[in-house]
Amino acid sequence: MTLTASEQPAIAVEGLGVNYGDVTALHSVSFTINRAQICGLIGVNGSGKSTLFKCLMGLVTAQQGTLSLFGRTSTAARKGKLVAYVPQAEDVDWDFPVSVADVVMMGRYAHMGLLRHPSRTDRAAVTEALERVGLSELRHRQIGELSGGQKKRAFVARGIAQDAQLLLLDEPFAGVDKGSEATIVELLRELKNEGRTVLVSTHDLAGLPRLCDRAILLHQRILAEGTPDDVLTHANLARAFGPADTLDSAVAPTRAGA
Ligand SMILES: Nc1ncnc2c1ncn2[C@@H]1O[C@H](COP(=O)(O)OP(=O)(O)OP(=O)(O)O)[C@@H](O)[C@H]1O
Repeated sequence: MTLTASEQPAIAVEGLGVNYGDVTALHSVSFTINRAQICGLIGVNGSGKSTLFKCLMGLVTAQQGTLSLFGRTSTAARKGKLVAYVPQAEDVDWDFPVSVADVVMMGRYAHMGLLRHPSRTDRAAVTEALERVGLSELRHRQIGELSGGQKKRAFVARGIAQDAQLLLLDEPFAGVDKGSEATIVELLRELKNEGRTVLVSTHDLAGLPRLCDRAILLHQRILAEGTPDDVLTHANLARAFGPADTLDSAVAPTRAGA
């Protein structure tokens, strides 16, 4: 059966394999994420989460397998403004001399002509996105002068301004205080309710059921996927993270039954 464009899943990955020289980062990874879902991506450091995001963005080329975003290649999805990426903080040059509003305006570039002259619509989209993440008052600050949580919110605002249908967020809660975390969680829920799809990597296992409809547990290959309750079992987490007694502080007991 052939799916129409509007029926295509937000993400479809089949048999994805990535090696960096001798290091296998991803092996035979297959999954599908339907539209209007929030999916959490979890795994130990080095399990391949960032590599997966970079593949989805077309920044790293997989040696094996296929992927599509809304039935298109990642390049076509990027050109079509369908996908926005919030990278890990370490992957950003915070000394770059741009203001918070400039960073958010970058989300509008794909909507502009060659000269990149912002229209009234572009400026309105930036103002609205800054309001939604609570950064209106800091719009003229140099991006590097924001706190960790504020920087994350600025990048989420860039994705909102872009009007992307799919947001890929690599550890948006790392180094973020509870207030900023709550703001981001609330925002992601709103985006989902608008029909957008979110793939978010996180080390906050206890917060996963509150945030996500689905979860994927990665360790080069997929160890488990399903609802957060299906995935966050002691047996699965022990396979991914180590012995069960190291997990009790990370996962609420009610979530770690099996
Ligand atoms: N550019 C690179 N060159 C060589 N090896 C790399 C490169 N990028 C990542 N790796 C290796 O690939 C594996 C997966 O790394 P990746 O950054 O995707 O993991 P991760 O799950 O995002 O980790 P973290 O939770 O620490 O961010 C690791 O073994 C890492 O050392």
